[in-house]
Order: sequence, then structure tokens, then C-alpha cells
Amino acid sequence: MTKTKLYTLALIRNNSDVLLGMKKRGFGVGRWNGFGGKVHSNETVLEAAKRELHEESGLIVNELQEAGLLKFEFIGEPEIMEVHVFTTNKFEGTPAESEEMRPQWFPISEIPFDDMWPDDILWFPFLLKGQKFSGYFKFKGHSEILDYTLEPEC
Ligand SMILES: CCc1c(NC)nc(N)nc1N1CCCCC1
Repeated sequence: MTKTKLYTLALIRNNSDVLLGMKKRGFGVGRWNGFGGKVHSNETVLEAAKRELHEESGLIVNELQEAGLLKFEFIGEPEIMEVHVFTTNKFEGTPAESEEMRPQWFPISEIPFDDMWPDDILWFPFLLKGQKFSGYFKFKGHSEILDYTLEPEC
């Protein structure tokens, strides 16, 4: 029986910019991504999303909008990663570098997909249009998508 593990991912918008962080260590090191991580057993997914965003970027958010749901299988690994994706353009504070992440604002037209997880270029258009999405990606290693499904969810 495959085990599912819950994660969060928050993408912060500011007019035509999106905030990404360069992962400085650990899983996904060297790639730009939104802010997120594991959901602890004593918190909701939403609480985890706010906590991870603050830990990794210094930003405080009161509300996050559900943007989508992504599930990831990595060949040879028993765990399915279930990533709850959030977005908002309402935040307090200025992005600050953490031990995990170096934040940087990117114009929507200059999102560095070549230096992000390979699934991102596929679901970002839904996020940017405010269209909720649901996807499943089967990875071989950390850079090859063997197959995937991705659809808008109302
Ligand atoms: C590894 C799963 C993943 C992924 N695809 C593979 N793509 C993006 N953008 N983020 C991911 N997470 C976000 C939550 C924290 C772990 C990394």
C-alpha cells in the first residue's frame, strides 16, 4: 500500500511579479521554487503552508488561496508526495533570505523554468490564470517526467 505524504507550496504574487526562492540545501537544491515543505502531524495543511512560507521567506500571510493539487511518484520510492499549492497577493513584510531559500521577485515573463522542477512549466499557466488545477506526475530521478496527467479543476 503506497503511503502519501503531505506537502505545501506557496506562490506569492505582486502585480506582474512572482516570488520564487533558490533552494540552498536539501531536496530540490539548486532549483527555484515556491515556498513550502512538509505538513506536521499537529497542523492543518493551511497552517503548514503559512508556517513554511514564513520560515523560508520571512513573509507573513493571513490568507492563502487554494490554487491546485499535485501528486508526485518517483520510480523506486514508496511514498507519493501530495503537494497542496496555494497563492496570494496579500502579504506582510519583505522577503528575506533564510537558511533554506534565497528569495527573488521574477516578472511573470521571465520565470526561470529551466532552473525549476520540470513539472512547473506545465502547471504554472493554470496558476497564473487563477484556474485551479490537479496533476499527477511520474518521475524517473529528479529531472525526467515519464508520464503525467494535468487538468483544470473547478
Ligand atoms: C518534489 C515535488 C515538487 C515538484 N515536482 C517534483 N515541483 C515543485 N514545484 N515543487 C515540489 N515540491 C514542493 C513542496 C516541497 C517539496 C518540493
